[in-house]
Amino acid sequence: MFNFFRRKKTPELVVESVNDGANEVAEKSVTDLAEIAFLPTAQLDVVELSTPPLEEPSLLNTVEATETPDSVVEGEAENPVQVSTQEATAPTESVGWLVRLRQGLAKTGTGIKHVFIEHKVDEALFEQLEDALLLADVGVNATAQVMEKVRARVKKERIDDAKNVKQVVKDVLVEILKPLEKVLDVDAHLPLVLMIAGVNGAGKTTSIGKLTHHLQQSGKSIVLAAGDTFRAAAREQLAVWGERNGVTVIAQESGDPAAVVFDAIASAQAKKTNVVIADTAGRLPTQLHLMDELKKIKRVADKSMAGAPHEVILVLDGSIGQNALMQVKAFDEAVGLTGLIVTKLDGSAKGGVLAALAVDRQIPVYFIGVGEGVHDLQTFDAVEFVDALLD
Ligand SMILES: Nc1nc2c(ncn2[C@@H]2O[C@H](COP(=O)(O)OP(=O)(O)OP(=O)(O)O)[C@@H](O)[C@H]2O)c(=O)[nH]1
Repeated sequence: MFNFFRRKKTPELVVESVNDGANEVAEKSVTDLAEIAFLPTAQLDVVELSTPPLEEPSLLNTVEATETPDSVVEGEAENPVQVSTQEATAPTESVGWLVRLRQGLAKTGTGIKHVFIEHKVDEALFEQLEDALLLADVGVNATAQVMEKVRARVKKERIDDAKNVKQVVKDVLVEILKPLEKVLDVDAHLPLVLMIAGVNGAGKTTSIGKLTHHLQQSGKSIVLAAGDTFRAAAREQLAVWGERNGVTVIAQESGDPAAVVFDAIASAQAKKTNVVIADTAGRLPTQLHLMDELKKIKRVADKSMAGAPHEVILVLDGSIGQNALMQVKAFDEAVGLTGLIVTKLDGSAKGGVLAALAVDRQIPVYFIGVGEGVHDLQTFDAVEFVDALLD
């Protein structure tokens, strides 16, 4: 982070500090800011923003986290935040997301597609189809549902060509997946507060970066809350995405993610920012104290703005197969999920798990991740998905 300070020409700096619940905005000089930044135990940090971020004079916002109403469950960071862009991986540009999705899902769909090659319509075909669906991680319940519907339609329509059965399978999968389609209503609140959760490495931070870009494309202003206060690298990673997109990232060095989120919401309210996206540390549903922490972040967000967070989104690694069901259930029961982002579908042999999710627990899939680049986030479209899977 300090590298940010040094690199930028900041003729005017605004330092915001929120202390003991009271918001204060004070103007400070570059020297003042440097002093704050280099304090060995400086409490809060930074971050950076403004569009465009680099060349133009920018407002550098430092937000000091507020004491939150409840004590923090986990984690006291020992070192000051050092948000640096140097070690973080630069996101790559994306080309042809549909191609990536097709390539990724080809691994999932190959087995299913093979069922329809030179095969007459008989019990053997249905058995092979059932096996292929299970291997593609469609899951037992969803597979049973697909098979029942396919059998019924094939019988009713007297289909005797395997190629036409494939179309029936596609139709049935679309029917099952369709309820997962939902558009994120960004204008529902000002600001709209999104809390992002998930297990370690699911793709939360990367998805936040992509989502920020996506929302900016439709003219929305965004503030990011670096609620992963456990891993310094996570803050740095978020700062890279913030810098790349030219948006504010509010971070804190200590272990109070709820305070960071609280302040990010307060800042967004003051500035009429459209969207707050709160990153959170990765956690396993079995780590109950960390799940409690997530609940606390949610409670504190509501104290900052009644009704927030308006969306609680689980980022789900699409390559983990049936484990996804367990994750969705556990996070949903703990914090009440309103949506999913399913990542890594560009390289997964287990994309069928979306059908399993649709049957098990119909939580909308707002977006799918099809790569590591900034453009590799797409709204979920059932027809597109099934085409990519089976064509
Ligand atoms: N291929 C591919 N890789 C992805 C996608 N989304 C994220 N990744 C990669 O997955 C890895 C983990 O992503 P992160 O965003 O750091 O995951 P995280 O959930 O924030 O991780 P923690 O902070 O450790 O909990 C990184 O290497 C990302 O580039 C995707 O849609 N496709």
